[in-house]
Amino acid sequence: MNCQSPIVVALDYPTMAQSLEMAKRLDPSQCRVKVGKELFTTAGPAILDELHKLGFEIFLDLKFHDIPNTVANAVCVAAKAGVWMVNVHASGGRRMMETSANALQKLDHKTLLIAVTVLTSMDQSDLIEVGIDLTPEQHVKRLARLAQSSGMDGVVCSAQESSILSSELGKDFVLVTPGIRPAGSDQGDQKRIMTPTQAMAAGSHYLVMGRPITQAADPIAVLTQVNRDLGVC
Ligand SMILES: O=c1ccn([C@@H]2O[C@H](COP(=O)(O)O)[C@@H](O)[C@H]2O)c(=O)[nH]1
Repeated sequence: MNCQSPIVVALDYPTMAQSLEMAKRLDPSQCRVKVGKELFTTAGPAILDELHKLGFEIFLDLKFHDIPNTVANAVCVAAKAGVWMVNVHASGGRRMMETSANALQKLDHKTLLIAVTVLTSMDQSDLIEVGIDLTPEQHVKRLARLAQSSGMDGVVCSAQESSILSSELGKDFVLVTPGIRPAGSDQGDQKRIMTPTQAMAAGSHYLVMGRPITQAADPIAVLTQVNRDLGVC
């Protein structure tokens, strides 16, 4: 299913049953879905088959971060499972990203490989605590340049950095932005946020939305409204 919407719904649930209950209410022509650490840890690779059977394109958000050989092999397993997108941590370095990109190229699968820059839950004080004396924007730019020159298709960043990355790295470099909060919704643990409309205007390609949809009284109404506001679907 080729979805016109930029929305990727984060299926962050503690059981396969709960995630499938939500997935069955969603329409694969109106959003993609994301399988992250919580769901994958409880459900395993079987969840990918179930979501594929429902017609969804899947972002497998496991943020691999390990030695080059281990990450490259994990990325290839994900690609062979048919996921639409998979990610690694850019801070794993050039060799880790290049080895993964090269391994993926040898496969027939057209999986997008992207790198996480600075988690959207982090602000400058969090960076200082882990020894990085840069603003989030400076560190995101540094990691995104490294990711691009290491063969990544794009990065995960906050929408607050989309505009600068889009002009510096080009419009084809895929920008996937979590930390999306419709006006008035709870920020939760996210620090660098933007509304869906602001994020698209800033140059984001895909908007990851979890709790504002999944914890809403009427998740489908929220998704439908966001798609309407964005002029898609
Ligand atoms: O920098 C990052 C990278 C990944 N995420 C993931 O996106 C969703 C966001 O969920 P919300 O409920 O909309 O906050 C979640 O699965 C994270 O693991 C991120 O938030 N930031």
